[in-house]
Amino acid sequence: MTQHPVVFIDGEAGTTGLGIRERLSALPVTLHSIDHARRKDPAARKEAMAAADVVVLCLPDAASREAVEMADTLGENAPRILDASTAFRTAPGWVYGFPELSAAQAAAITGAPRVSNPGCYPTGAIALLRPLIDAGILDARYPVCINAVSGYSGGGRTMIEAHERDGGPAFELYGLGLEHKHVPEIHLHAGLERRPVFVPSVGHFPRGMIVSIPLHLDDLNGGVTGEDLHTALATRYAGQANVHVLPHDATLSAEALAGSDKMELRVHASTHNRQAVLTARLDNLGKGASGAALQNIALMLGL
Ligand SMILES: NC(=O)C1=CN([C@@H]2O[C@H](COP(=O)(O)OP(=O)(O)OC[C@H]3O[C@@H](n4cnc5c(N)ncnc54)[C@H](OP(=O)(O)O)[C@@H]3O)[C@@H](O)[C@H]2O)C=CC1
Ligand SMILES: CC(=O)N[C@@H](CCC(=O)OP(=O)(O)O)C(=O)O
Repeated sequence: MTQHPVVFIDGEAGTTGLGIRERLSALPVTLHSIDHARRKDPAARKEAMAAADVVVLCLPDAASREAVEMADTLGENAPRILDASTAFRTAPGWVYGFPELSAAQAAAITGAPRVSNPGCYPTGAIALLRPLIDAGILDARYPVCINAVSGYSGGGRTMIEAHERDGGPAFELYGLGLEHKHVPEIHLHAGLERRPVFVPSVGHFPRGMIVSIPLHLDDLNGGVTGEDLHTALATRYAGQANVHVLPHDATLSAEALAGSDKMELRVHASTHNRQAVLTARLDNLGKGASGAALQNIALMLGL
């Protein structure tokens, strides 16, 4: 009988963990689970790590850091790790798990012992910005502002319960201290030299996300048009199964991709006013979390 590679999800009962667990049935892997009552028991988790080829961490940041320390104590038997938290997304020695980031990224993920799964907002922002910076259209010093709205599942179990039990606010800006945990990740992996301004918000709908970035075309390099922006994105993502560059739309609903692992990118431009808005639409739990994790697990295991 063929032995399938073994995957252990630490935090399997959480929002992201459950999403990965559901999707794993699409891959030829064996899921190693621990009894729910022992899910926070260090001995049970260490034993499960030792038995796994890939451990997926779906934990809060501090618990992720502890889990990596625990895996390190296994020495030569330490499993490969995919971390879904924010803890290692800009850390040296970790490969950023966004396979569409550049031509070399999927191969880097395939060979990496430690991979960080991207954040939901950074997935949209980096997908829009990085190809334009790489192509020399957008200067890395451009003063980038990023607006975004997420479904409430982005806040994990606590926010889901607050919205489903108490009704939650219809729409709320947050992160107004301008210290959101995703900013360093966007700053680094988009290739920006200036720290971007990031204004996230959450709406009273379960899942879905739009990230939007306004641009003044006259401040870009060399008389750029909306069509040039579209072409640069379409060229970068040609042939990608999960990232699609589509024509502009007059309106965009944040929930349209709920339940999908795809992401849609658009350029909305006014030639007359020399302005553009770049948009990325995704499911925060799909391409923004568990869908991306599935892509990374498949790459890490060569499936
Ligand atoms: N929700 C989202 O849209 C996204 C989330 N992420 C990231 O994924 C990670 C998990 O988030 P999410 O799934 O939303 O959070 P949840 O709160 O839904 O789930 C976290 C899980 O981790 C468990 N847990 C907490 N501490 C420990 C510990 N010390 N040992 C073992 N298990 C523990 C929790 O158990 P219990 O509930 O019993 O305490 C829970 O099952 C976070 O780092 C988050 O930033 C990434 C992308 C998007
Ligand atoms: C609506 C909401 O609260 N969203 C979360 C982001 C989702 C998340 O936890 O992000 P990563 O794990 O991808 O970093 C937040 O802003 O903190």
